[in-house]
Amino acid sequence: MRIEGAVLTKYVIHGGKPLYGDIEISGAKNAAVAIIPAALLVDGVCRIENIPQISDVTLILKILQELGADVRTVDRTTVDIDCTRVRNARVPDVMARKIRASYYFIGALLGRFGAAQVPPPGGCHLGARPIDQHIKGFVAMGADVDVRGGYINASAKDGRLQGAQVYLDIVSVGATMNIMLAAALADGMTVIENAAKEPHIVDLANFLNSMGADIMGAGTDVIKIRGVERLGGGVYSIIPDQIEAGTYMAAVAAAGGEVRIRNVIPKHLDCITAKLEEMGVEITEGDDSVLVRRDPARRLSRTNIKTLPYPGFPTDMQPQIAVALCLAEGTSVITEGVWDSRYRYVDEIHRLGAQIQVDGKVAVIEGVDRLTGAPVQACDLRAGAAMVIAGLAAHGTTEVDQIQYIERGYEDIVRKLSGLGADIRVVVTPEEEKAQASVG
Ligand SMILES: CC(=O)N[C@H]1[C@@H](OP(=O)(O)OP(=O)(O)OC[C@H]2O[C@@H](n3ccc(=O)[nH]c3=O)[C@H](O)[C@@H]2O)O[C@H](CO)[C@@H](O)[C@@H]1O
Ligand SMILES: C=C(OP(=O)(O)O)C(=O)O
Repeated sequence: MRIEGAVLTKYVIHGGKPLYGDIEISGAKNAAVAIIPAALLVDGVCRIENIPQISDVTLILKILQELGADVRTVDRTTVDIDCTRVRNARVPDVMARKIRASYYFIGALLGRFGAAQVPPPGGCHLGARPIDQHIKGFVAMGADVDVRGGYINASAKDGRLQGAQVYLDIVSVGATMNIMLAAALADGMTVIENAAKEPHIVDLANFLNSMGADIMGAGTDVIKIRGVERLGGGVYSIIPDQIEAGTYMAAVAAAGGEVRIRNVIPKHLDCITAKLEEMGVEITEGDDSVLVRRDPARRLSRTNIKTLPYPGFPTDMQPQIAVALCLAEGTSVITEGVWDSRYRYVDEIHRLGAQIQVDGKVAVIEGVDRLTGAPVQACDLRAGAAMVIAGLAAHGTTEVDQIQYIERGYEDIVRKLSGLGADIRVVVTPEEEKAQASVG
């Protein structure tokens, strides 16, 4: 939502009410932010459907336009992208720094032009976020890569990358997808070993294959990409967002109620479903929906969770499930297996009366009977979603500040939750009021 002459400030939630109804899941953020830059590799028009309306996607589309792409909105969730006339391989600094996924422009531009200049990416602060494995892949394919003047400069020695064998030292989503992008038009076969297997990796491979690429094995830990001479245009629909769906499942677990979550691929949710069932949440799978039930009169059961690469429990669901566990009976232990520092939200959740002790990558949660509303901040995207869930479950009023983080990855979260009977609204502070407050 954008309001002329005003600033979006916070969500105000009057919580403690169970959620009932149906909710529709949008396209996957982490697939969309790779598939949109992948359009650079395509000679012709790509029609991309099921695009989520979130700020990371708006930014990725803006970067593409800055590079010279023709981007036309077909309807709310569909765009036509034509990159045929793009000649520029330098991504603007201020835009790229705001998001993680700007790193996909390195692979896509290298694949298209044999050269790329991209600032180091931004994204959520989760501890160190190096991109050495991406660079290792590009170098194996014959690129020179250096960092000068705040830019990552990459160029293929003879103007075109060569297929190569790349063993990833660590399972990395971004490196797997970036190397796939670089390899789609390379000369010869690239093999990625120890590849990540997330649903968005398969989605990117499916997108590229539907445009004429030759990629096998996506979704396993060995991906083979035989470079082709050209990719042509086509139509592709992005998969539903596994993490958005999981977030609403966790919201029902925490607040109670009965919600049908539509437009999902239930298989992608197995890792989340299994844990919620251990906690006493009832989940019934349909073809493209899940029905989530939690009796508000019964407490959740405790469990232990370790986040891992797919098909393990997703790190991007860790803060949201932690909030549900704050209300479970007994002691739960969470081990963060992907990021060094993904517990920055814990200080905020303490304000609502949660009891969590963090030691390095381990959080020990003593379940409490109830949370009580308080003012909190979203310190990153999923931490922000966790604060919303906490506000829905807590008795009283919770104000969630810094909601721009949440809007990076959740389309219309206020409207979607209101549709389930939640009392949540956006409070807007007009510019004049802000100015007066600061003078006072
Ligand atoms: C835009 C996007 O899709 N973001 C997701 C992506 O981030 P991102 O692609 O940044 O995450 P990675 O899978 O690459 O990172 C996994 C681990 O590998 C390490 N690593 C990664 C790359 C590298 O070159 N060197 C290295 O050491 C990281 O520090 C981290 O500990 O996957 C993460 C793990 O599922 C998710 O939390 C993010 O939501
Ligand atoms: C960490 C996330 O995103 P990003 O990598 O874009 O910061 C996320 O989606 O939870």
